[in-house]
Amino acid sequence: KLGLDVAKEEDFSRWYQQVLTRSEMLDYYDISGCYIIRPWAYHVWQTIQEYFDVKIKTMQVKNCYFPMFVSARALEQEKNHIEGFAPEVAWVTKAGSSDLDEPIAIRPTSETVMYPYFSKWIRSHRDLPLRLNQWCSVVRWEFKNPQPFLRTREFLWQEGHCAYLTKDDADTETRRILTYYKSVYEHLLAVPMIDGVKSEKEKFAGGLYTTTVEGFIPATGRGIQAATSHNLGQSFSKMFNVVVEDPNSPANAGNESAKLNVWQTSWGLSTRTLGVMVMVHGDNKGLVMPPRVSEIQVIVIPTGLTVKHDNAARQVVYDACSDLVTRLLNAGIRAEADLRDNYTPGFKYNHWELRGVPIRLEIGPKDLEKNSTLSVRRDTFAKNALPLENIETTVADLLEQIQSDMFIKATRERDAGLKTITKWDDFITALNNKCICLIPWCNTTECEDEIKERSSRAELGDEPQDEKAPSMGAKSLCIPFLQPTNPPIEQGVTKCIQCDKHATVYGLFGRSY
Ligand SMILES: O=C(C[C@H]1NCCC[C@H]1O)Cn1cnc2c(c1=O)CCCC2
Ligand SMILES: [Mg+2]
Repeated sequence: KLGLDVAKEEDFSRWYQQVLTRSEMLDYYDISGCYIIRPWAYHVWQTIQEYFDVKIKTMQVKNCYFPMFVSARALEQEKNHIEGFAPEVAWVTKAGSSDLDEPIAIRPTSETVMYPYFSKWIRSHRDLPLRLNQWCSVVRWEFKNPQPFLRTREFLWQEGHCAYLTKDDADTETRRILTYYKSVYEHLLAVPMIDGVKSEKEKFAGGLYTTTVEGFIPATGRGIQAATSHNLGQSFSKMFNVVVEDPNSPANAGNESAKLNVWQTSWGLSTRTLGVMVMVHGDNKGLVMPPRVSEIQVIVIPTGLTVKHDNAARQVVYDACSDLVTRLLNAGIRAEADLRDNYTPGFKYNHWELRGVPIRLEIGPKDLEKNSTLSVRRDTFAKNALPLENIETTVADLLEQIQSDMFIKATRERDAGLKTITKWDDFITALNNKCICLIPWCNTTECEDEIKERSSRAELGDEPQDEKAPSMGAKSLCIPFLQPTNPPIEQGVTKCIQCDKHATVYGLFGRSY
């Protein structure tokens, strides 16, 4: 099919599915919740991998690979890590026609795979810090309705796992990783993020605290957890017996010195990144690719050729297209020419707009007479005749301009959906107007539960409802590091929006994925 036959604002989930399949980013698979990541999307993932790998290498993180299979014993080693998640774990129970003696789990995450070996390898404080990462896939047999890239039964990710001597080291590196996650989204994908700490209810149950970058999908008004970096504290090192002698404790009687459970972090970013990018930037012509991650940044298309032009004239134009591509490639710009002779220019324009290629350059006989090319930006459709002289610099600058304009536009749309609210009724209204909200909050779990309950549609009685408003209640997304100051929380004075106890923080709340 050529373009889309549904508008983003008309039926978002059908729009999303069509954009992904018709742009050839993804295809559906015959097992529910599983999808094929096609080259056009895979290039984005590889770009993210390369970028993030360089960042973590500045922290001396080493890449490695652990088996995907987890023994039942290892998996159940950490009770509360698993209890909430047990239904999501996929098990291998047979090989061929014979049953396995013991069922084997497929990793849903690798804490319980890795930490027995942390215990084996980390014997002395001199073995610290240990910083490992693996790029792999994990399986979680989710039962909520699957959503390509956002909620899939297998997904690609990286999971980092580190061990340190002190809490301070773990704190510092937990936050440093989060800055890298924020820059994957803001610098590469042109998507703004709010960074903060998860509530006690929403944090990773096994850990001390979870820091997070939270995105926003304006089309649905829902928040989305975009990546998390946890300070696990010492809970896993106690469970898996990862112990060193404390180098700072005075050796007491004999040469015994105090034992110290190491401080650990873990951090993850997945192919959910791709879904967020499509949802935020896509429009009714299809994908809009941020230039930094697009496999093709510039598509050159011959145009203006009619039956009046003989083969020689056509060849001149085709050669000019190829020459232009060569010049751009030599300048490090990912360019291609679409010289297919069985499609009209108009067909080609739609083809590449659907795929979100940032710049189209049209070249025809008239352009050549003026030694120029007509550029069309994918994000704004602005057209500009560009002199072929210095075209490399002009196009490079235009790509940068598009990258930055996309980020500015996405930030403006996110800010339009982000409300600072102090009254309960305004909170409900904002949620139903597809916004997420910063609200003064007492930061207690029971209040958080109340907020979710009271903001779910069932609870809203006869309030005028957008019939498509999701019935789900508002969850706490994070407690932003950057706290609103207008109005500021006055400790001991400002009231929690829900329970009238004293508010201690502004919480970011919203319906979410
Ligand atoms: O995966 C994490 C924590 C951590 N894992 C490593 C990367 C960072 C961070 O996500 C939390 N978690 C989520 N989901 C599941 C589990 C789980 O531990 C375990 C069982 C199946 C489902
Ligand atoms: Mg989950």
